[in-house]
Amino acid sequence: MSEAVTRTLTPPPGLLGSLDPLLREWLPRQRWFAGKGRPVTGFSLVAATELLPPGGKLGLYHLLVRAHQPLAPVPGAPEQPADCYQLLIGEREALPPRLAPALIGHVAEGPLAGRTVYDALHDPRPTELLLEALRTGARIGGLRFERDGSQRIRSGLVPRLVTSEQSNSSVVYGDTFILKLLRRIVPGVNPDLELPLALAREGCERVPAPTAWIRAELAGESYVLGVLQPFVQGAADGWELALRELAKGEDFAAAARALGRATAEVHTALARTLPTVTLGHTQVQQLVDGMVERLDVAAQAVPALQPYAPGLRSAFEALAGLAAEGSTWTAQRIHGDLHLGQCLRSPAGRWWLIDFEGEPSKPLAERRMPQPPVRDVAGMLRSFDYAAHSADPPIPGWAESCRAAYCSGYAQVSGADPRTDPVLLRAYETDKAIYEVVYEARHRPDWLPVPLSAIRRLAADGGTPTPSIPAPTPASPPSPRRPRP
Ligand SMILES: Nc1ncnc2c1ncn2[C@@H]1O[C@H](COP(=O)(O)OP(=O)(O)O)[C@@H](O)[C@H]1O
Ligand SMILES: O=P(O)(O)O[C@H]1O[C@H](CO)[C@@H](O[C@H]2O[C@H](CO)[C@@H](O)[C@H](O)[C@H]2O)[C@H](O)[C@H]1O
Repeated sequence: MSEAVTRTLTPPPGLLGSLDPLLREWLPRQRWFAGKGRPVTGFSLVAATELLPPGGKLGLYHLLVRAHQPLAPVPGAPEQPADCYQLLIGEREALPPRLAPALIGHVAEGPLAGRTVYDALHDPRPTELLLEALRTGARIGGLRFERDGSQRIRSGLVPRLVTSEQSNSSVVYGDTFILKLLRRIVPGVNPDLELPLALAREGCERVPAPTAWIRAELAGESYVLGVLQPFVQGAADGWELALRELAKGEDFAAAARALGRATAEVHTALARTLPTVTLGHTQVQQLVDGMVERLDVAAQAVPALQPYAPGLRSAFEALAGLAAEGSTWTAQRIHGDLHLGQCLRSPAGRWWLIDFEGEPSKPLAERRMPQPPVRDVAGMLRSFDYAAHSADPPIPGWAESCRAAYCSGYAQVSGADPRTDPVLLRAYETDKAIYEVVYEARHRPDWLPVPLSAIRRLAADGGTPTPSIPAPTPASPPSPRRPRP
């Protein structure tokens, strides 16, 4: 183990105070900042570790900080703890031009007065240090770098920061590994590590197997801070591929069918290796209550939803009605935020599923609960619809053919065609479209018409759920009560 990785220092007292005014400006501008729209009024330090990159001249601090953002108090509701973020802060006298995009600011006072601070993930030396720590299984202060001993990590791989829009931040090492550093961190078992590890144990080869990971033990709680996994070289994500085919006027049905098969492989492996439960009337009613509550909150936040609320609610009530009549469903661990951008296709045409974090805005306990696998299917169906809306001119029937192909691919592997349970599918598609309306209103208002057009369809569907997906072929006979995967 190299000395550079094992030596640590206690960060200077007053460090966070000196960074405070700069972080208040910089943090809310980051794509991964979860508290958009509310001012940051201060920070508190959860943990700080000073790291020593080889070569000197560079200060480096690993910080876990809570960003305080006052919420309008809700009578009777528990006070929300402030979000905790992982930051890797570098400090230098001045930044070379190549690091200009990483600038956080110039420190006016305190222990770093006169220094320039920046997001050190843009800088090769700090990120080399992280890989070396993972390779050697280092412990640095409260940081634990752990690895799967069966996978080899070569030293000296050249790092580069992934610059695409992300909920977290990732660094690729020599096109061999990718390290995802989680930005908003929460204590507990993180599904982004838990599920890929479980799938690797099960021999499922649709998900890159975690090679190493970073954890912190703080006040008796464990936090996952990052995961290193093999990099799928030359891959394009499903969203890019779908848009490419649309631009050429090409059909995407064969790819969608293969993606349906890949999804079902992951679901069946998860159902084999992790607990499944049967959802009866009470549990389904709770699910439905959650969906209705999310609709109500969303309609408050985005008034454009309000005219459709009764129709959308009917999708949820139909599901509760089936449960009241005695229908049951199997729930299991699922991906939880599946869409085309979470699927990678290698140049050899193989589909991989990534990013098992679930919907980052939901509490960890909720994200880890077994759920009907149709929830992931509904996420993908929404994604084909999103892609189709990006085509100019639109290609009639493109989304419908992808949606049908995806479901039939899924049925080939799992033995259950999601279309044979239209009430469940419509409820989950509706829930997802409502989530998307809120997401787009908050992050990309120009995109709001995309989920809103699905909202109009889903609200009007009434007794004929998901009419836009052709019925399954006789090869996978409809059987509303057949067991789900
Ligand atoms: N194993 C991998 N191989 C190749 N590229 C990957 C891999 N994992 C992630 N990526 C790339 O990094 C991007 C972000 O990864 P993701 O896990 O979705 O992060 P986030 O949770 O921040 O959205 C993906 O869209 C993909 O382009
Ligand atoms: O950042 P994440 O990948 O965790 O997911 C969030 O951002 C996604 C957009 O980047 C958003 O997905 C929505 O837009 C996609 C097209 O950009 C589309 O394929 C998805 O179907 C649609 O839901 C996702 O909802 C959000 O959680």
